[in-house]
Amino acid sequence: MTSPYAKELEVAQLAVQRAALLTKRVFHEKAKGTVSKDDKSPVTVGDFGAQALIISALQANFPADEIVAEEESAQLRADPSLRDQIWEHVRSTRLDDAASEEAVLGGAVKDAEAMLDLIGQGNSQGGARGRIWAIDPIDGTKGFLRGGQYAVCLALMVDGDVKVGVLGCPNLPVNDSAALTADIGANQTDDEGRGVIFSAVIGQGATSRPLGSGALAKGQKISMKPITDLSSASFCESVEAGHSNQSESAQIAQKLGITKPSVRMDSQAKYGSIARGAGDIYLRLPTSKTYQEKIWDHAAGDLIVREAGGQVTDTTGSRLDFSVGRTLASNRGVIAAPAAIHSQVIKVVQEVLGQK
Ligand SMILES: Nc1ncnc2c1ncn2[C@@H]1O[C@H](COP(=O)(O)O)[C@@H](O)[C@H]1OP(=O)(O)O
Ligand SMILES: [Mg+2]
Ligand SMILES: [Mg+2]
Ligand SMILES: [Mg+2]
Repeated sequence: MTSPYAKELEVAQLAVQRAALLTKRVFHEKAKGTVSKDDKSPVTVGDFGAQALIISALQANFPADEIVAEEESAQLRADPSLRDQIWEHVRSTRLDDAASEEAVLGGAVKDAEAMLDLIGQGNSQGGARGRIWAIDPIDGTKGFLRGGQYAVCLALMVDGDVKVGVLGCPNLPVNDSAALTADIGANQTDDEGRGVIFSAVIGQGATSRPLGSGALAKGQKISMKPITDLSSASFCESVEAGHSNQSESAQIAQKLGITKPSVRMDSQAKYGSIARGAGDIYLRLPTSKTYQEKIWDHAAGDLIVREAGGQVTDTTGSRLDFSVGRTLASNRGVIAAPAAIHSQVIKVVQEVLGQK
């Protein structure tokens, strides 16, 4: 008997691998076709192109499933030159493994118009019922533009619960035991020895494997590092001070007895890094009373960390609730840590946030 979600996992991994090939090409281009969205955040040819390729693969395999994706197609319909730049990448990005390209991912997108339609298919409102995929085609677009970390993220939720999660991290070291250092978030590239896919299926553990461009390598099990002594622990957080409160995180770390400075890196690469024991704790502390975290920014990472032996909650200690729409409207911030110390971390988080 094949294991549950085997087909979903295979499609998700290959779809993420192919989308990452596209983002890697754009990463090395000087002009990345960057435009500003209504909320002032950046989006590039890479984000749109990766979203089109992933949705194409999902629709070829699971036509009845809903999709919640970050990007919209409206802006592109009004900008033919940007559309053509994206189409050039979507048209020409193929897996090296031609058999998987056709038989698993369903082959090429027909034309630029079909590509725009695909990008627009990620408009589900989410919710607690049925099969819903969450896509962040480039998470950490600011890191992507700066030359830091970024991730191609895909997760399947069934009735509001994350069942499959895949993160493609082109700029992280392949080696799971490469410890997190402060420079990991800066000046990174996808040279030799870099690029990893993290995956998890509910109840089946978490794995990592080289991202590569050929047939998928066999995965190896990953697990969080057991911590006995918090003074030797490390924690990671966003590079962007506007995404996570970095002075509160420093106070929390100090109270926990953590002596190392935080490792700042963009994207869900943080979840993958602690899941494989390269770091220990991920703190994401709200910077505004109104910002609601998006489900595509957390779904894959949440499952990968939990399947690796971690616990993921918000700052109040509640599990992340992916069943309430496109955002995590019932949660505030994110705290991810090995299960054995998670409650100790939450206690200190509440002491520090409670002082405000
Ligand atoms: N005020 C905010 N608080 C937390 N996260 C934010 C905020 N504004 C944007 N983000 C999101 O944080 C994610 C990146 O996280 P990190 O800093 O850890 O790499 C992006 O998906 C970004 O969304 P967006 O795509 O709208 O820019
Ligand atoms: Mg994101
Ligand atoms: Mg994004
Ligand atoms: Mg974005």
